[in-house]
Amino acid sequence: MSAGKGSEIGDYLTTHPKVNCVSFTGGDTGISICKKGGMTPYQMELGGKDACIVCADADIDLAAKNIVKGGYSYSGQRCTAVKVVLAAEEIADELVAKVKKGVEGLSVGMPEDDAAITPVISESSANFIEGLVRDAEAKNATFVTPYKREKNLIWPTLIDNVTADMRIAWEEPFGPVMPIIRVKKIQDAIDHCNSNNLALQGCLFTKDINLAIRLSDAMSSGTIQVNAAPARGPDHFPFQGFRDSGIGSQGIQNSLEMMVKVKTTVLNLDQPSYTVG
Ligand SMILES: NC(=O)C1=CN([C@@H]2O[C@H](COP(=O)(O)OP(=O)(O)OC[C@H]3O[C@@H](n4cnc5c(N)ncnc54)[C@H](OP(=O)(O)O)[C@@H]3O)[C@@H](O)[C@H]2O)C=CC1
Ligand SMILES: O=C(O)[C@H](O)COP(=O)(O)O
Repeated sequence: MSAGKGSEIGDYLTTHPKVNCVSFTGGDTGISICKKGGMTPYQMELGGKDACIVCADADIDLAAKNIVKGGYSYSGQRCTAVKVVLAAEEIADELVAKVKKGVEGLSVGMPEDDAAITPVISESSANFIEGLVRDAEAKNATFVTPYKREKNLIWPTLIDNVTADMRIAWEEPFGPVMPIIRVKKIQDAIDHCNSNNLALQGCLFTKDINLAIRLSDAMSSGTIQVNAAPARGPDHFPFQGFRDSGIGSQGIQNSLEMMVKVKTTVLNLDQPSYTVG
């Protein structure tokens, strides 16, 4: 065990010739670790812009409940948090109204007061989140709940009519701020999801099982939940991100396999042990 700040001892450890494998959980730091390293095997569990697609036939109450819980629990600071909602135009008004009601019911305060929304991890994180919010504001997004901040405490913010030119459509806030993009066609939602370099998890809401399977196949992300928010799941589930969201797969079996080097010895006897030919 070596203790110390990752930014100070990390490079030494991850490039050390005696280190046989590197398993890392975090954000873009993981990408720079891979770039600095050599032939060491990597398991990378990195950032996510986990998309939630809500189809026109979805159970809107269920979708809204999962967006609120999936997006705002731990103040949005989960790699698997819902980080962008792609809502079919036909149901968007109803969905936004229901999510708004849920968001307005979240208590805001300190962890010791058991508040649902608590300060984000650092001032720099709060500043980054504010940058995404101000960019959306400048580009005329609709603030369904107002943005409010006191030091690192950010009130749960719901932003509608987000468009592809806004940073928050693509970047991971890692805070209690949810963008909603309205889509004319479900294919637009798939295209948005698959155009992001982050592809950890995603979810979709529909009552049509055939559509669910088609869409989950089409969404290029490590895990897709149907009719529930994204989640890592129990430890025996495989857990992996595509593109910049990761390398390899975690989970009990997958992690063990990744950390074991396969070595083969072939015994060549002086006489064949069975008749050949
Ligand atoms: N896919 C997954 O399983 C998960 C991914 N995440 C993602 O993590 C991100 C949020 O976490 P955040 O802490 O900001 O991520 P960072 O990538 O900024 O930091 C993660 C860790 O890396 C350490 N670190 C910094 N430099 C190095 C280095 N050169 N070598 C090795 N380690 C280093 C840091 O240590 P120190 O601070 O001490 O310098 C920190 O503990 C989000 O993108 C989130 O989605 C979060 C949870 C799970
Ligand atoms: O802990 C983790 O690796 C991730 O944050 C995912 O966990 P969760 O989906 O159970 O929050």
